[in-house]
Amino acid sequence: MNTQTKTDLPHKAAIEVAGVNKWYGAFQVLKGIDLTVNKGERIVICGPSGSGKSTLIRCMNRLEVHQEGSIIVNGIELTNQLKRIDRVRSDVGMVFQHFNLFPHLTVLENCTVAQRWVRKLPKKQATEIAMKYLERVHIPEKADKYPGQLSGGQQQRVAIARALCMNPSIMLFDEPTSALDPEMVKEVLDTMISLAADGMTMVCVTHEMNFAREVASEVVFMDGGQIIERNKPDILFSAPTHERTRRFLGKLLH
Ligand SMILES: Nc1ncnc2c1ncn2[C@@H]1O[C@H](COP(=O)(O)OP(=O)(O)OP(=O)(O)O)[C@@H](O)[C@H]1O
Repeated sequence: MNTQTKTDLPHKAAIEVAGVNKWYGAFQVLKGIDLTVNKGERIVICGPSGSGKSTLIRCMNRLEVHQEGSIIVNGIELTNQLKRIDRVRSDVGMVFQHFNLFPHLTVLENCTVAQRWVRKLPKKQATEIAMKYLERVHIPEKADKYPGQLSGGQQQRVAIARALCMNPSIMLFDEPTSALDPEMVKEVLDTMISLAADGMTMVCVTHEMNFAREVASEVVFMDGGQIIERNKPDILFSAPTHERTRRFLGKLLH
């Protein structure tokens, strides 16, 4: 039985979220979310603490499970019946606020472990790919170090390299700079900017509004589990439609 629901049309959309509701117990965290992310788009999600941004992005690779509505990633619907969630996950790289590197593995091993176990690549090939992406994030010389020997910014760049090693077509970023000291934020944002320049489809939860201005094709504002508005950054920042967006951006931009 084919347990993967495919859309009939060739999908221009990388991610299609439609009518998604989610509850934590009695608390409804996502309320009727509709969000389409087309291939090559870079969506920045912003909004107040607790508005459901992380939950939404985590639903996009099924780290969290939605209860109603549908989420389709590259034509595959995320459901309980989906047997090969690892296939979806390897196509959707995720970078977290707190890096989530394996502390007992070297940088190189962090970048090869999933390639070997999920992609089943031989060690030599996995190592070549890992070194290519460590060069891409400008830290090949750290390959034999352990995460604890690196700065926060370097660890986050390893996390990005590790995700890229799986050859994802989509990258999800959940507040990738908010655990970093200010002087390290730029090196991580520069890496993300260079990925965007290469045409990577990206969904980023971040409060870095300069990044949003420079990189986002569209900015989504969430509040109270809902998408309040979505627009191109210059329009959303200069002329938000909703009072709630105005209030939030007013605090953030001034
Ligand atoms: N596992 C969980 N169980 C119960 N409630 C949760 C859980 N995870 C998140 N929540 C609640 O859901 C709401 C939304 O959380 P979420 O982390 O998605 O918000 P956010 O917009 O990303 O916030 P922040 O910017 O502070 O990270 C919050 O009220 C949070 O306390």
